Amino acid sequence: MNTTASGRSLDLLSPLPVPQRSQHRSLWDDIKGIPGSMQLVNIPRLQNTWMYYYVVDGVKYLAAGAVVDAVRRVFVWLFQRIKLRYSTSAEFVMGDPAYEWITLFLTENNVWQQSRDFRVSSKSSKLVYGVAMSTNPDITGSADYVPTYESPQLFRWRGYWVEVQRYRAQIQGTNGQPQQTAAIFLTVFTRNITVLSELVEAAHRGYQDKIKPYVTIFLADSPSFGASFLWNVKRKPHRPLESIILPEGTLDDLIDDAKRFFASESWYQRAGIPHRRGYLLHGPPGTGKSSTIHAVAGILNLEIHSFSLASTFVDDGFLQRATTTIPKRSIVLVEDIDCALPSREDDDDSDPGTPVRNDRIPVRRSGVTLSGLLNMIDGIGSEEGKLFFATTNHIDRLDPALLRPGRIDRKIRYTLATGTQARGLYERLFKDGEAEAQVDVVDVEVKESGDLKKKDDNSDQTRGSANPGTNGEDLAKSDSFGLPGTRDVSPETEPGPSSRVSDVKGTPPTALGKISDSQLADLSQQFAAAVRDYEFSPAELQGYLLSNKERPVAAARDMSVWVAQQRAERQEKAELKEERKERRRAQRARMEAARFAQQPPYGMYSPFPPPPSGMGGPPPRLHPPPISPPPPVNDGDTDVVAVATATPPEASPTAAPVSPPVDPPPSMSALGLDPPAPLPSASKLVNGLNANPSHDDSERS
Ligand SMILES: Nc1ncnc2c1ncn2[C@@H]1O[C@H](COP(=O)(O)OP(=O)(O)OP(=O)(O)O)[C@@H](O)[C@H]1O
Repeated sequence: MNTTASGRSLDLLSPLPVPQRSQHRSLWDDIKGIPGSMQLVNIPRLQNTWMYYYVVDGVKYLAAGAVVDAVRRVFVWLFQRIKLRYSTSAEFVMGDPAYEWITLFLTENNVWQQSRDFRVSSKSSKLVYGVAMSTNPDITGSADYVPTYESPQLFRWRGYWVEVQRYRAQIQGTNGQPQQTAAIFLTVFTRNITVLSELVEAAHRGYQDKIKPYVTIFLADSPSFGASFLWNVKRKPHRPLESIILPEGTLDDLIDDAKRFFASESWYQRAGIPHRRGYLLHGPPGTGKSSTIHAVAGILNLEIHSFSLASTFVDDGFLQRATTTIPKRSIVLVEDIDCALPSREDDDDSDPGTPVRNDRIPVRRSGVTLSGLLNMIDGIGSEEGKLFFATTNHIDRLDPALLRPGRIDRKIRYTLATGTQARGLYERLFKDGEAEAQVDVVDVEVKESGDLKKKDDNSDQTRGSANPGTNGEDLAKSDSFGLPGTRDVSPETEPGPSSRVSDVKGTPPTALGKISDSQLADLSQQFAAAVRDYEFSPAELQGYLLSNKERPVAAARDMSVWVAQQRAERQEKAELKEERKERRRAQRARMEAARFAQQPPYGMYSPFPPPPSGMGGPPPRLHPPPISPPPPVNDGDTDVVAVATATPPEASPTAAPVSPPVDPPPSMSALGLDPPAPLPSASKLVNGLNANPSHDDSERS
């Protein structure tokens, strides 16, 4: 028997009735009042308290949890060991070509059917491996449904279990912006490690079969991060070779050359020469350079990895990282390679005699340097059977170092269209086409239509006059399809800067049906005769033909009108350009004069140090004091070169008077001074000093 502090006795041995909640407080009060009461409390005495049950249950749960957790850990540990031992796994990082193979492989193997999570994007030229969610094309026609595999999926492949899971991550790009990236993890449950490589090879083969009708283009058009590289993948249908109209043999030569290159890999190895080949396609815009590269890629089944050096984030490091990720047997394409070099655009308008201004720093349009570009071409990443293609509109801007053999092995020149090319373009577009059933009204405005002479509806005469010096073929079959009275070209009826060239009067519907080969030949000849050689780019001719794609007869017939219109527009542009050049020249002259006036007077740039104080001051100023240069000419021409000088103050009664225009500096004799003796050249000075022993070192310094 024990006694509590309150004097109540505690019978620790006799069982207590199970206490009610209200009783609990008094019991606890009893216990806590005794110093060291926890030791005094007999555990059996608490057996019947409700706290006892809680404590016991808690301990039981704790123990059970610990056991379960231990078992789980053991299981995971075992599973990891087994997995490591009996499985092989691989990671495919987004942006790498292998990621595309595996994504397509998963789609083709219907792995997505087990997963229910998709990423939906509107259909575009971007390469995605969406799945057909419905057989109704109206439902899936406008969007791509790409399975995301966010949760692990198991599937069987050739009798092996394979687990797939995709992880997403956000990383910091080189430009500081967060970027989304992802990786797919594949685990094949087998000890045979060759199964994984077989799976990857099967994925690659499947990918190649699938994309055969397409050319895959990897574009480096977004900032990269770390050692990895993000390519934006697109695809384009193959460009048929015959759709590119170039001088005979150009394309065949190029393709033969590339094929021979791929066939001679061992020769390159034996000779110790890096296995790569460089081509430069140069010429005016719209002459077929990019189209050629796409056609070559399609024929040789190659992927294109393309850079645009004009992007601000592209620098030397970016190029290096990118080239190392390009797989073997691909095309490395650098479009507009002259962007990497300083632009001489500012000097384009200069007269040949215009002195080059020292302050005109060349404008670099890209973060890539010439040496960075050369390193990229020569680097390891560019070897291993890669075709290096570069295009430019300005071959004259390229450094000879870039063009040397080994970097650029072949240069192919593209020109504006010849008559033969114009015919080829016409025939390509209208072959097997239908001639229009009715000739439409020609309604074309020609400005400054001096090119055109008044003609009746004899269109071959019109052509002859509109295009003096054209291919010169007599095309008496202008209306070879029996279209009477379709032309009434009368530019002189409305003289002036803008005249309506022609109106068609009475256009009887004539059903012509399919164009025969001979008709096509006649029409194409008529079309080509309207243009001079090297006057328009194929892209321009194609643009005209496309706007008439349902009217082949009218397209051939009205070509001379279009040509006249283009010439008038060009003339107008040339005149505007000439005016602008004149303004620039005048402004430049004014700036030079202002600069000259600001220069220190003659004699200030003496090779000798100024004399010590007290031994005479600087020579007297012979020029008027420097004045503010004239403000830039604000003639609304945005191209005007900015003048980096202070703007003269507004004319106001309080403002300082504006300096008068600067005259050339007066000659010395005009000022009544003896002209100074010419300064000795530096070499003469040095020789003189050496020859004169009386000069000691301190003098020389
Ligand atoms: N020789 C050609 N034969 C057929 N089509 C051509 C030819 N040249 C240009 N085209 C057409 O003109 C368009 C532009 O061609 P492309 O992009 O290949 O020209 P480019 O020389 O690469 O121009 P840029 O220098 O501006 O990049 C394309 O649609 C192409 O079909």
